[in-house]
Amino acid sequence: MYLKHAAIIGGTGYGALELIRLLQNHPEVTIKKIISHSQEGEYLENTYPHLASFLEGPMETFEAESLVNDVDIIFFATPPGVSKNYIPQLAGTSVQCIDLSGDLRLEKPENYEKWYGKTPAPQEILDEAVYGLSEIYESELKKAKICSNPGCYPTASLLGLMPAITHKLIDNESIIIDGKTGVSGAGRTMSPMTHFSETNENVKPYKIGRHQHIPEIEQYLGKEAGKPVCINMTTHLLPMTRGLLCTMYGKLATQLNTKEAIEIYSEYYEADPFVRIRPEGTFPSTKEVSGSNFCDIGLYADDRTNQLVIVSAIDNLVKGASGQAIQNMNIMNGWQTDKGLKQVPVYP
Ligand SMILES: NC(=O)C1=CN([C@@H]2O[C@H](COP(=O)(O)OP(=O)(O)OC[C@H]3O[C@@H](n4cnc5c(N)ncnc54)[C@H](OP(=O)(O)O)[C@@H]3O)[C@@H](O)[C@H]2O)C=CC1
Ligand SMILES: CC(=O)N[C@@H](CCC(=O)OP(=O)(O)O)C(=O)O
Repeated sequence: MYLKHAAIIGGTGYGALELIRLLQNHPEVTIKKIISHSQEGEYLENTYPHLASFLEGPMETFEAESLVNDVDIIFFATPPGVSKNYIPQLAGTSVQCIDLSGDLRLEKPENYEKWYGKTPAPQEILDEAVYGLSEIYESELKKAKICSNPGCYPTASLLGLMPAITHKLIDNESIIIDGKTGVSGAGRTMSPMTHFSETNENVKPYKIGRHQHIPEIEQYLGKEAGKPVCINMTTHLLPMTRGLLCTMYGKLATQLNTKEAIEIYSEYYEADPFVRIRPEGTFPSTKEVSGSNFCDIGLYADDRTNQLVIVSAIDNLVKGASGQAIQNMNIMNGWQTDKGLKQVPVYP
């Protein structure tokens, strides 16, 4: 059987590591090239001994022509500001590109400039890229050649809020997102923010009012609502390696109890194997999705405060990044959405 060939750019980063781990179980794809801008010519197992025996050959440097000749799919697991320069070099070829960074997520170039502080990607690439929130944009993704994989907070938040927006359950002007994540969300590069002694036994708010995921969430909620949506989002760093949890609040716009909310959400995600709606009275935690591609959602309609409370949990590196990237690859290639992704969460 012909296996599709994949390349991963950003070889020594956490997103790449997770792609390598997950693709070992994929029956249709083999990893042909790992590209590293800092360790070209080195074997990945020298940095990550746990990968010894899983990969052949050393890491290489990015070269568009040889990638086009040798691979079918390229995953960009690079920091913002990189893929927007590389993807245009692959234009007009048959290679599928899946970008894990924020370079192609914002439709308006001025928004990227404002929130990322960088020059935006060429307009034609922005126009061609399809947003890879797999459950919501599956039909568009089936035809996509460039996929812009969502951010981790947007994945948890949008999956949690979309049914409420679609069914007009909450007032769009009242949305508050309280987000929490572990340190692997910041990538492998060391920084004072993720330093052990400053993270351990500590909970820290960060990027209040200036998080780059705010415009991404607003863009897609606005599309669904048919008018601009403005959210309040706070993000917190927790002393854990993996996991992301958003607790979201919206003022109820209709008479609704918890049981009814759960019914609406369960029906909305009926065909989606990775979104699990919790039964009444139970709420997800990060450990219950760790290492898996699940997004678990719990709901509570508070008749005392007239608020809908939505709790959404993912593994930031899996459903929040590499797992969803593979799910998007499956959709783009006409494979079953959960192919190679049926990992049971690692618990405890
Ligand atoms: N970590 C997470 O939970 C999530 C991450 N993302 C996004 O996915 C992308 C990858 O994240 P993550 O793997 O965590 O980040 P890391 O910082 O761990 O890895 C990124 C890798 O990209 C490569 N790189 C760095 N600078 C450059 C450059 N100038 N040119 C080319 N390559 C470069 C490096 O690998 P090498 O030197 O080997 O090339 C680096 O290790 C980022 O855009 C991130 O924002 C999205 C959702 C969740
Ligand atoms: C802890 C931490 O710093 N998390 C990162 C996660 C964002 C991310 O992974 O990047 P993208 O914008 O490409 O999605 C943050 O909050 O910015």
